[in-house]
Amino acid sequence: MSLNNVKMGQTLCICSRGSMTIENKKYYFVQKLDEGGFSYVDLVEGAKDGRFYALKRILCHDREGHQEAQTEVEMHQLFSHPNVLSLVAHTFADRGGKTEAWLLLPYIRKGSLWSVLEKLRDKGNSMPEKQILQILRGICSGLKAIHEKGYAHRDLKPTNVLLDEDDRPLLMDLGSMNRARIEVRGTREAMTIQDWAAQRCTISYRAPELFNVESHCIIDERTDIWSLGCVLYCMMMLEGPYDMVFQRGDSVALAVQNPVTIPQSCSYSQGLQMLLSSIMVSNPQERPNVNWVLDQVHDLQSRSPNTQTNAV
Ligand SMILES: Nc1ncnc2c1ncn2[C@@H]1O[C@H](COP(=O)(O)OP(=O)(O)OP(=O)(O)O)[C@@H](O)[C@H]1O
Repeated sequence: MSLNNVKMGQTLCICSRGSMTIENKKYYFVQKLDEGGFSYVDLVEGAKDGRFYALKRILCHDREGHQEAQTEVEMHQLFSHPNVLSLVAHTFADRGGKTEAWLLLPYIRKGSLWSVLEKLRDKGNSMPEKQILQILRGICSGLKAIHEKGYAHRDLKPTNVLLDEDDRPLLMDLGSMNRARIEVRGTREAMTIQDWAAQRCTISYRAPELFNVESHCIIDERTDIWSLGCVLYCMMMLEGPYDMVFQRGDSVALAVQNPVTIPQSCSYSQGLQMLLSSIMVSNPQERPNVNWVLDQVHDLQSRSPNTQTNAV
């Protein structure tokens, strides 16, 4: 078995087929978990503690890719919050001349919110309102922590929310995060942001203001509130509001300019439907912030006291 020793700053990373060392601790490869747009995710086991972890390996093609992965690491390190996925350890490994950023994360067995919704859809079931409110509240708490530090997630979607066994949501994939307030001064800057959003913010969850960025404007954390609305819609209807628009090849940029349509058949309470409509407001200036949404969720939960649970 060939050993590949790489010294990266303070971290000695020893990689062999089937095992790896990150920050002086050894882990065994168990199986592949998933493949993201920018990364591979494997299930690994700690040699000493016997715990399972998810190892996210991000291929860094160039200096810029390396910097982006470094930023993702730093974003994780900024937060210690029950609704933001923590980073256990990390290293930059040399894999045959190419650098990979390795992010060791707690393994969340139940998987993403999307996988839970897919299962419900396949069985012809829906998500109870009580559960929707609980998950929504947790997502809002995570977003609040991010926004209060002056950042925005920018790629909130059901595949980027993990759910633990108690339905506690954990926001993950912090690779698109950046400063919440972006002042756009001129056409060139507007185009740069628009191009960046096209690459980093998933189209069917992307806020209207990121499709056609105005030459002089302020983009802020309320792009996440739009995506939050799309996530809420997805929990209610088991598909994102613009998933079909995108799949049909129609313009999502155009569709997001119109008020979201809630199907007549929707059986959730008027309160929840009104909350959805007041979150998904095309004009960012008229869109609420996360504190307002949290208040509304608390309100809806307190109207039916059984909806309160401890896991947020
Ligand atoms: N900690 C974890 N526990 C369990 N599964 C995980 C974990 N982290 C990631 N995954 C799985 O791996 C998938 C990809 O992870 P992630 O979104 O971080 O990668 P990505 O390359 O940034 O993806 P994309 O940009 O396509 O959203 C997730 O959708 C999830 O299914």
